[in-house]
Amino acid sequence: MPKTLSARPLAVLVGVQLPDVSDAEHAADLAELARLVKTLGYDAVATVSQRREGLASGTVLGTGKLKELAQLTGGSGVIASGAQERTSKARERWESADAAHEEPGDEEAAPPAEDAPGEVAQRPTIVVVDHELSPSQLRNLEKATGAQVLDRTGVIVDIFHRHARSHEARMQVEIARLNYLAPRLRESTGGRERQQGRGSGDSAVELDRRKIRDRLAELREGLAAIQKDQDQRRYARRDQLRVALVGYTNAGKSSLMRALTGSEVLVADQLFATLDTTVRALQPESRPRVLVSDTVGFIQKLPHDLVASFRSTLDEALEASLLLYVVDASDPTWNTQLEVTRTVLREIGADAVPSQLLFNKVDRLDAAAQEALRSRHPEAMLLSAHRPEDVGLLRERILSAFAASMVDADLVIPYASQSRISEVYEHTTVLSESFDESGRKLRVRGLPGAIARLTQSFGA
Ligand SMILES: Nc1nc2c(ncn2[C@@H]2O[C@H](COP(=O)(O)OP(=O)(O)OP(=O)(O)O)[C@@H](O)[C@H]2O)c(=O)[nH]1
Ligand SMILES: [Mg+2]
Repeated sequence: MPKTLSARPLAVLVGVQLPDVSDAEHAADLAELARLVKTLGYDAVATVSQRREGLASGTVLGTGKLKELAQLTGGSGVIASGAQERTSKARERWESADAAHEEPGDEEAAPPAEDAPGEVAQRPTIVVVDHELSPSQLRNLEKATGAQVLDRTGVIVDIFHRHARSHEARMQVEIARLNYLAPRLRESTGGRERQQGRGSGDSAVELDRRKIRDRLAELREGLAAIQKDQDQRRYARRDQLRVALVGYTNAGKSSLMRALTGSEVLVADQLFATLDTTVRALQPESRPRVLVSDTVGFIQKLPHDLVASFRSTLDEALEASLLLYVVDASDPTWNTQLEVTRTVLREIGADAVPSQLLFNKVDRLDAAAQEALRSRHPEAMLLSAHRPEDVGLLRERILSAFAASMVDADLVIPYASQSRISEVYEHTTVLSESFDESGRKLRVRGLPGAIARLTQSFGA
């Protein structure tokens, strides 16, 4: 990490507004990038934004904007190797029209560099681009700005890397990270890591790539072993009542998990605080018992590798009999966030699971805003994870959703099997009981699968 004077390194955000992206969407994307960067421990002090028709150019930004960016970071503004981007007359006109469009106030933060007397100015040392960059774009931008350049995917991968706690999550993140780094390593032979004197030439790159391949194979093997273990645990839970909290990152899933189950899962005002799935019983415990899962949050433009490596987390959602879609109703972009959640769940085939929409954080909304939500989404529940009475209502809603899918049945527990009677109580509600010579006769209510398994297990 680059050395800076303040405890928190400074970063410049870079965004390109494509023709199909509205001003509001573009602003929201950049605001989200600022939060991601903050979660990573940097302060975003300036934004350089440009309207362009595409992201294909060698430096992402046009020549003028690149100079502007380089002024902020103290770089040359040009790609030294002479691979400077050619600019057509038409594009120049488009770019200057763009500059006029953005003024005033396009750059939110102070221009950095007018040195106060007696002070050393602190320049941003990191440039964060809100799009996935090709390895050569990354290299070109580093040359022109003299700063470290990260793209959106790199930021998310780094956050995951820092927040992963369990053995499994750490392995998943390392796989995603190596997959992200490998192609960049391949194409950046002339880049940063080579210049820093770690040897040179293709043989070194080859060696690094082989090491990465070996490590990836090792990780996949380790992960497969853990997942086999988990599959068994999941199998044991197969006919229990399961609900999963799903939704955009920071929506309040873990807060609801805590409130519903009395567990101590991590709650934090950060993006991607949770990377591990936690499963706990609903409290006060119901009969049959209901298991609640907290899951990793979603985000726009979630890198595909990351989605794939968190597959097992998402499988948790697939197996639930009820999905609670948690939405931060106090976020102006909640609509887009809900759309992202729906899209990811559709992609993994979880859109067929019955669901309940939850508008969380309504304690931050005034009465009018709450009324507007209610009339627009009569099927949704409005609540605050911080209000116990709301959480109590949610618990009831969960229990009544399950009640609808339960059936009544008779079970006979032979006297020889009395010691296992607790299994029945765990998986069903016992409505009545009587005794005769064959054993204890129970009238129970539960999920069809659970009743079938109990019937078989007690040999009725
Ligand atoms: N005002 C208010 N704040 C809330 C509410 N629910 C959660 N929060 C806050 O929102 C922030 C995020 O909450 P979390 O429960 O960690 O969110 P999450 O969905 O688990 O987020 P990730 O794990 O990062 O995906 C925390 O600062 C919470 O205290 C609520 O109902 N009202
Ligand atoms: Mg969480």
